[in-house]
Amino acid sequence: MIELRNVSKMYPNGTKGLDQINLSFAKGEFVAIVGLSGAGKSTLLRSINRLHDISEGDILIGGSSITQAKGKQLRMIRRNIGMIFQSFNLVKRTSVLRNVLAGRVGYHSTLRTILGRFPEKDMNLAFGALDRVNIIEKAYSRADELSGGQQQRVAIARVLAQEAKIILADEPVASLDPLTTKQVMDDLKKINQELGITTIINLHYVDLARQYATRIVGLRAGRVVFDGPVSEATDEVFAEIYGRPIEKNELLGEQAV
Ligand SMILES: Nc1ncnc2c1ncn2[C@@H]1O[C@H](COP(=O)(O)OP(=O)(O)OP(=O)(O)O)[C@@H](O)[C@H]1O
Repeated sequence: MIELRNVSKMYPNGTKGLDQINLSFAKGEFVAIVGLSGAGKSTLLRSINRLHDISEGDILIGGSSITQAKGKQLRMIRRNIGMIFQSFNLVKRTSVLRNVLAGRVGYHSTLRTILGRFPEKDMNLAFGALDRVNIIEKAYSRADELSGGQQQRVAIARVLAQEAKIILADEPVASLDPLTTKQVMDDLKKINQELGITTIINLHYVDLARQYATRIVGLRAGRVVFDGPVSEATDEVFAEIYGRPIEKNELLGEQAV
């Protein structure tokens, strides 16, 4: 469903973010991308939905090239891809419900969105999404009144309301404490299993990657240096990906609760 063919990304200052990446992700997979800071994890995720343009190669989503797509076709492809960020990216001063409804904007004219008129179907989707992540009672709270974990659940609900087929999550738990981290990861896993949403997630913690993902892709200096099932991602493999043994701060289990 997602295919990267010989993808390279050179930043304008000459830094190579990605170097000849070939990867494919099947529908319903839950894949963790791991690697040192600067290895290219964010660049990879942002290239998949074309927040970054790539310099070489092609990226296909459901058989259509997002690299070549323009205008309406690009919007149609992007509609299927939900993004989750470390910093939640909510509109803080507005309600949780409005934030979730923002997931529907790709389906409507700009005017309708500005006027804030959403059809009943959208309202149902938004409430259904909030229910699925267990924060329906917060629908009318202001987004910035919620805890970090709750805000990340709003971001997940927004992706659900969007009816995304793919979730790209860039360090989604990096700002959260260990307990909340587990709750958010459980939500992502549940959605993946119940709805079959293909999930690709950048993770700092090695033990989380092992616990939640079914497949691990290791990046180093913009290249894929490991791609395999979790069962093969041993400590030795991680040491190879990182170029050194795993450190305590890379294990969530080692962090004080
Ligand atoms: N806008 C940019 N301009 C120039 N170089 C960049 C830019 N963004 C990223 N890079 C460089 O590209 C490489 C890959 O960065 P990227 O952010 O994708 O890594 P990462 O694995 O996500 O790291 P982190 O975990 O720190 O976010 C790094 O060398 C980084 O310095």
